[in-house]
Order: sequence, then C-alpha cells, then structure tokens
Amino acid sequence: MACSAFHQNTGTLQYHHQLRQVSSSGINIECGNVSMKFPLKVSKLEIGLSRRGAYTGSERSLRGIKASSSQTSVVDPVSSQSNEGTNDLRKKSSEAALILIRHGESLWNEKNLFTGCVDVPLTKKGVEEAIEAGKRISNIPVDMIYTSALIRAQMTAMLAMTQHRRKKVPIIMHNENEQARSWSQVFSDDTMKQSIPVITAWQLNERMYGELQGLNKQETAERYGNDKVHEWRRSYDIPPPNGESLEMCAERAVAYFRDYIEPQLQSGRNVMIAAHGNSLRSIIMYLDELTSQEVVSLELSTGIPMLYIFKEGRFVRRGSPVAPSEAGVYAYTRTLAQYRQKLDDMLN
Ligand SMILES: O=C(O)[C@@H](CO)OP(=O)(O)O
Repeated sequence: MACSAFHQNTGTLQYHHQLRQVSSSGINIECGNVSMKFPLKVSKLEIGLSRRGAYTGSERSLRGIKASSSQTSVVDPVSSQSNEGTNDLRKKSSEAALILIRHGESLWNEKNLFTGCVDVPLTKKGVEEAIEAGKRISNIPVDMIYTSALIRAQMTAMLAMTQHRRKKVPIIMHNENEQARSWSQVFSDDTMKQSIPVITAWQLNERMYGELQGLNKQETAERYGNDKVHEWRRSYDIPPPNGESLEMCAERAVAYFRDYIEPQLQSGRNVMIAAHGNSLRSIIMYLDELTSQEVVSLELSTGIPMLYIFKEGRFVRRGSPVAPSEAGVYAYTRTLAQYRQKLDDMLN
C-alpha cells in the first residue's frame, strides 16, 4: 500500500519568441517580423560573467537568498513516484527540463485591471491559451508541477496537461493540515505511477500590487503619469503603494525556487511551473542572471511556455516549443529526443 501522494523590440525583451530552427551553427528565433539567430556557443556562463560586475547588493543577495518561509506542501509523493517514463533516462543523464508558463489571460487581464494577489479565473481566451501551451509541451516529460496558490495559474497548469501525450493525471497535493493530507491519500502504487504531483505554493503568487489592486491600468497611468506607473510595474526595487516591488517578490519566489524546485531538477526530475508575470520575471532574472536594469524591459506573454534545460548545475534557456512536430525542441538534448521516441513507440 502506498500513501502517495522563454525578442527584442523597441527596447523590450519579450520571452514569447517562437523557436523556429536549431542547426549546428545556432538557434533561429522568430518573433513577429523579427528573426534572430543565436549562436549555440553563447553560454549562460559567458553572459553571466559579462553581467556579473553590474549586480547591485540586493541582486547579489537575491542569489544568496535562503527561504524564510516554510514549504506549503510536503513532497513525499514525489519520492514514491516512479516516473517510469523518464526514470531510466534519468539514470543516464544529469539533465532535466524546466518549463515555465505564465497563466493564460485572466478576467482582470481582459479588463486591464491591476490584479496582483486577487484570485480571478481565466477568460475563454485564457483557457484556449492554456490548451495551446499544453500542445506545445505535449512531448516534453513532466514529473512534477508547481503552481502558485492562485486559480489562474492552477487552471493553466491543469488545462495544459490535458494535452500531454503521456496522459498522466495531475493531482493537487493537499497538505494544508493533517486531515487534508490524510483524506487525499491514494492507495495504489500503479495509480500513483500514472500521476503527476502538483504542488501549490503561495510563494509563486503574483507580486502583491498593494493599493493598485482592482484599479484600471490606463486610468492609473492618466492619474499618476505613465513614467510613475511604469516604474511601479517594471522597476526592480520600487514598490507600488503598499505593495511588493519585484525585489520583494523575488525574495519569496526565488527563495522557493532555489530551496524546493532546484533540488528536484538536480535529481533529474522534469518540472513545470505555472505562475505569473512578475513571480516568473523574478525567477527568470535568477535563471538568466539579468541585472536590475535588464529586468525592467523583460515582458512575458500569457500562456507561452518557455523551456530551460538544467545540466551540470547550469540553466540554459531553449526558447519556446512551437508545436509537437517542432523537431528543433528535441534536438536540444539526447534525453528529450529519447523520451519523445519512447512516447512515439508507446502511443502510436
Ligand atoms: O496586474 C497584475 O497583476 C500584473 C500581471 O497581469 O500586471 P503587470 O503587467 O502590471 O505586471
């Protein structure tokens, strides 16, 4: 018995580019009418070294953050997961896939309202974006899912997983108290093998937008001025009135990532995170070693998955999988290619 439970335009870095082609000389990425080629040889280490001198004290502390908050969910189920689809591959490889998805359009995105920690659901368009995101990642192994505590991120994760070819069932872990844990036990190893634990964590929530929550973004810009509102929305260390700056959001989100998610990747588990514009901006700032100036121009689109490969202790951004048939995604690593082949053999 088991109790188991990734453009540059008008100065704006937008991580919603479309990966078009991977060749031996580089990666072609298209975004709108813009096409860029990135040489494969440019490593994160090189980028990091050239940027490291520009870090501020708080950025350095971002990299040294220890979580001050407790984990919201117990991860026991994971150790009892066989993840048999990728387990044998894991033994041969120290690499893991990390998928980041900002939730699909929410009802307050549609109304152009500051949302922050207000818990609103997806629009119909948001539902469609989540399903489309799922199609893009349907051949990438997922062993664990992390979402924020907010419904728009959870809807996105669940809807995306309806498209996954492996058809494992995502199960939200309820560890908020002993009774919840006890009442949500599963008593079949076989069933657990066909499941993916979903860990919800408030630390991955959207930045708390303070007294802007519920206000219209356009009206707020007209009242306080475009520059002030842009500073509140995109600066690193200037908080909106009584809300969290990106730096404050990073203190919890990056700490959670480092303390709870990175160890899963280190042990070879493939992880998907469904979260929010700013909690993901802070995590990407950490992964890509962006400076506080660079993160100002980082924008994330709703419902676009970004793929990173974690290998030998380093994160390498691999853009956004375009479609299940996109051969380039599977050229990233031998492990992913093998996984896809296995799916093809099993399901076709
Ligand atoms: O309203 C919000 O919570 C966020 C994300 O939608 O807005 P912004 O674009 O200002 O980060």
